[in-house]
Amino acid sequence: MHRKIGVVSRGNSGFARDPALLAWGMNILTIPRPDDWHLHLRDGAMLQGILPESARDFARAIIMPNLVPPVVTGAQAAAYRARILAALPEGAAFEPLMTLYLTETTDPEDVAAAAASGLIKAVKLYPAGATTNSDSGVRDFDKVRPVFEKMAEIGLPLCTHGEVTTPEVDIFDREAVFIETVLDPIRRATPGLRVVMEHLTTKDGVDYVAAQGHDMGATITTHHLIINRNHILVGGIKPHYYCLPVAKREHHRRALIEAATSGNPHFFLGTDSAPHADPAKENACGCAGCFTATNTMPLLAHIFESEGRLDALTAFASENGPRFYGLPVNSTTLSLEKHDTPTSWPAKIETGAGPVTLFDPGFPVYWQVKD
Ligand SMILES: NC(=O)N[C@@H](CC(=O)O)C(=O)O
Ligand SMILES: [Zn+2]
Ligand SMILES: [Zn+2]
Repeated sequence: MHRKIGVVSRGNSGFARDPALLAWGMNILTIPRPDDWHLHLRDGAMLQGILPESARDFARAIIMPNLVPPVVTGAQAAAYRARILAALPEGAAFEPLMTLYLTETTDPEDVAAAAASGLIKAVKLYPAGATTNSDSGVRDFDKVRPVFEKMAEIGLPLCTHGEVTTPEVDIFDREAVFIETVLDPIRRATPGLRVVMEHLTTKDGVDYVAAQGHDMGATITTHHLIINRNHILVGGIKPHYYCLPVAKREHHRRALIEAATSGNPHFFLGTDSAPHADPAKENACGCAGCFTATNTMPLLAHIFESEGRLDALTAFASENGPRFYGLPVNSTTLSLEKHDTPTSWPAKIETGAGPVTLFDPGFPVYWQVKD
């Protein structure tokens, strides 16, 4: 029997700070419906297969533009948005927030027009070669300066895949080096540019972002709160734990946990749920990306509860993101219920583009999204 004891209503995330309620065995948590501020939906049969996994729990998501070919122009973003809406399950209320993929030939006026019409909510910077489908990304940052200046003028956020691609830089150092040699110089050269450091993986990143003003934010993924680099490499290589930026040492994971559960408005949820069909991951040259759309909310409830910070889940998953993007917090809610037995999910989501293995946290999770 599950007793319904505590319900958080919109704008009130404080109830669980009362330790008495947790001690009582509170097992239902209701939060404003969360949003995903970094999501890969792909296209075609993959889109069709995985979109319901995000639309089930999330109200909105920032949609990554790294398709093949990438979503570069406003017209392409409008067409992609229409394909997403057409693939939504009947009755689903899910709003894709579109982005443009920044190239060295991006036209600042096209960006401004797409933003003014409300079509796009951000521009995405991929350093060329940094990650999946980033070949059309930026090599020479001076070439995109006019776009950055236009974005600063109109208040349009820049989302960054924050890793340098310099071959000499160790893959575990690429985020920290990006902050020092790319991100900070861009921000200094373009006052007022709003920037989101996507999928933070290091304490260096957490410390940098926390020290900035409100023109700087950062997303943190579900999987980076759970795995460190040992999970990928110890006891056999685990391709489904391989993503970029690659998970780092345990003390970096701890810094991410502290940031996510702090309530600090700089930090918000971006799952970076990035499906690849299994043959592309279980491969001698496997793709980067973890697929977490299906089980993110129960996993987060588990982590926040383990930290004694269930109360901070609202800020992280439902409030800080909209605040950064200047959007309202969702008026609908999502309830999570803690059960006595572990929740089970399918090991794989079957799609027309092949099976996609769901992220396995490696421990039992008792939280479940209530229908
Ligand atoms: N995160 C990943 O490992 N992969 C993402 C790209 C990205 O977000 O860098 C993907 O598109 O597969
Ligand atoms: Zn990325
Ligand atoms: Zn991503």
